[in-house]
Amino acid sequence: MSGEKLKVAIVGSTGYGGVELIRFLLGHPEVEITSVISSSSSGLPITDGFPHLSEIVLQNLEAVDPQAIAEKADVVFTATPSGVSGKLVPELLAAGLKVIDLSGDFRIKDGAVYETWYKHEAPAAELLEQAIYGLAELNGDAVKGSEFISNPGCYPTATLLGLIPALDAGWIDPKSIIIDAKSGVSGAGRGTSLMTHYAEINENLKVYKVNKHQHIPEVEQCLSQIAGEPVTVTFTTHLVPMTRGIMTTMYAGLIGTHTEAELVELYRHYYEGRPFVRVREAGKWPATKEVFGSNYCDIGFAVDERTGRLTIVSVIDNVVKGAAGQAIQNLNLMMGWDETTGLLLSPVYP
Ligand SMILES: NC(=O)C1=CN([C@@H]2O[C@H](COP(=O)(O)OP(=O)(O)OC[C@H]3O[C@@H](n4cnc5c(N)ncnc54)[C@H](OP(=O)(O)O)[C@@H]3O)[C@@H](O)[C@H]2O)C=CC1
Ligand SMILES: CC(=O)N[C@@H](CCC(=O)OP(=O)(O)O)C(=O)O
Repeated sequence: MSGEKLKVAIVGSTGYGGVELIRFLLGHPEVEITSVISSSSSGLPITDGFPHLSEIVLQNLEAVDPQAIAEKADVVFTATPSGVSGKLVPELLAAGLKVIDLSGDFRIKDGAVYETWYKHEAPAAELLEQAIYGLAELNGDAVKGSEFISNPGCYPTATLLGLIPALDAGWIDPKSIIIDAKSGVSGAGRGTSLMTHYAEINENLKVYKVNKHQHIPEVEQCLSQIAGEPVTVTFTTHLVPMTRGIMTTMYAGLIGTHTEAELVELYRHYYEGRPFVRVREAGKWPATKEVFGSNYCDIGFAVDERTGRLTIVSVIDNVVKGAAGQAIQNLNLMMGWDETTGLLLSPVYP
């Protein structure tokens, strides 16, 4: 590979987020993957766990050693669990690396709020302050030229992209927001558990973490900034027997009278120049399969004149726009490249 390419490393490359980073970065024209890193399998070929990468990724997994990573790479993605990232990222930053972290550890600006929901000790306040919340469509300008990105959560990405334009315009009542969210099982990572065991989730639909989900404060933090007042939401998550995909169905009371055509215009205007958000025509609903394997977020809505409520539906692929794809979108913005570089894959269909 050319020596002019940006050198990147991936910690957590044996997880679903990490291996999806590898898939997209292999096709990225400006990037070279210098290290794939694992805390449990260093020295082994990555193809032991992921035979689909045979003859494609030739490197062996390397140990987690911030200095050694910094000697080979300029940027590191940490696709590591919450609690792990919080301890590792400060060492990677101290070693001089730019960091894009996929975990929830640096998204919540108030450490006490983080500790309430995540049940871990919060990272140092100055690091929480330094981390740029990388919802690219909202904070793209702040991401440009930054050195440390906290990539948004999967559910918050779908939720926030669906709600922000209407909230920002003052067209919905911030006190009325209800979010009904559903995810495929890859959202829970590669580790096995009874929750995602085939016999437990196949032909089943489960509700979980009701009023306790760790993404609630992330959604509320961002919506509060947009609304200019504290916003609380009802946010309920469900596990669906599919591999990838998130659908969030959101309900809010409309302020004033707005037609579906006006909403389409509002959303298309808000996301003008943001290539990964696709707003459906009035009356057309997106489905998870229509974004599968891609970095798109598709949004549709309907106005219920009878109840005065707006229904918004937003879909993403949790592993792409909800994790690895958005992380690469942030890398592109960070480096001053076109934000679509390496990401313009069509969804896999059917
Ligand atoms: N899956 C998804 O849809 C999304 C995931 N995320 C977030 O991205 C992160 C990764 O998620 P995902 O890939 O699904 O999770 P996985 O459980 O699939 O992978 C986690 C990875 O972290 C590595 N790891 C575990 N402990 C350590 C440690 N102490 N030091 C270094 N590496 C460690 C594991 O590999 P090894 O044991 O080999 O080191 C593994 O590769 C998480 O924070 C998750 O919340 C965010 C949005 C969506
Ligand atoms: C289906 C499923 O289990 N999804 C996970 C998403 C976890 C995640 O992405 O965690 P952080 O963003 O907080 O790091 C969950 O609901 O907890």
